[in-house]
Amino acid sequence: MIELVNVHFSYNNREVLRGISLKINDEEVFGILGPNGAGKSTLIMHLNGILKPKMGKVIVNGIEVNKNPKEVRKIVGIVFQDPNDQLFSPKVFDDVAFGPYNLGLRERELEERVEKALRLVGMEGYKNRETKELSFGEKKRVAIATVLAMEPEILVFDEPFANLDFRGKKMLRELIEKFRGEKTIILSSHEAEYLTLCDRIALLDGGKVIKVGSPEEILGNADLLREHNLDVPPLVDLFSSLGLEIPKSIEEAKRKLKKVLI
Ligand SMILES: Nc1ncnc2c1ncn2[C@@H]1O[C@H](COP(=O)(O)OP(=O)(O)OP(=O)(O)O)[C@@H](O)[C@H]1O
Repeated sequence: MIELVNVHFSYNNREVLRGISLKINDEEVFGILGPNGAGKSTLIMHLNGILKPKMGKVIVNGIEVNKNPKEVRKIVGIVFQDPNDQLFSPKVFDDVAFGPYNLGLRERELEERVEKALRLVGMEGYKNRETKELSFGEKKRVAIATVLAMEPEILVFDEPFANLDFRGKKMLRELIEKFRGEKTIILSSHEAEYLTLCDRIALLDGGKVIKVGSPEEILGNADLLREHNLDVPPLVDLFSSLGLEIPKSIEEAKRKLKKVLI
């Protein structure tokens, strides 16, 4: 379980997290929704100690992050918004192998771990490619693989759908479904439509948690979203105006609509 207790954080004396308290349960798919500048990335960087709260604390599986960031980094894997912040080796293989190598894996075991992670993001066959030659979307997939290769219990994705094409978005949705019920998954986005697959969502704005609730309670509240400069996804708008539960995917939406229409 992740617990944030009254977390405050400032950059150069400008407070951007203003008393965040949140509990994220084990195996939950949890969304952090907020407009640009709300503090999503700043909050995420507190989950494994990259940033330290100026006040308050973050606790992961009972460990206070500040007191043992090394241990927490084995539990929490973060995929950054910009893959260029995550990739630093000349070859794809070395980037993906970096984490598991540091965990002590060698030779065949290490190779298998890298191959498995690349397969999960549909990048098998890229292991000998030069990282700098990849497209942005390809880099994003490799960045996801670098984190998957460490097999963390908690997966955190900062704006994961941005800059991915249809195939990339599909891969990511499938990945989330694969790990649903097995790992805790945290997704941040300023686009509500990507968070329909969450169990619960926290709406963040101005460095504060405005509301935590189900997709129906957060995404289905068009006035709340507009008030915080967020788009109301047309599908969500349609389903909530019909009083129906918000579908987690287009496929689910089609099945539900067929039932209503027949
Ligand atoms: N390194 C930094 N130095 C100073 N200010 C920063 C820094 N990083 C972020 N900020 C400021 O902190 C606030 C929160 O930024 P953050 O990146 O956490 O928001 P976000 O919700 O992730 O936004 P976005 O949707 O645009 O990615 C913003 O006002 C931003 O300008």
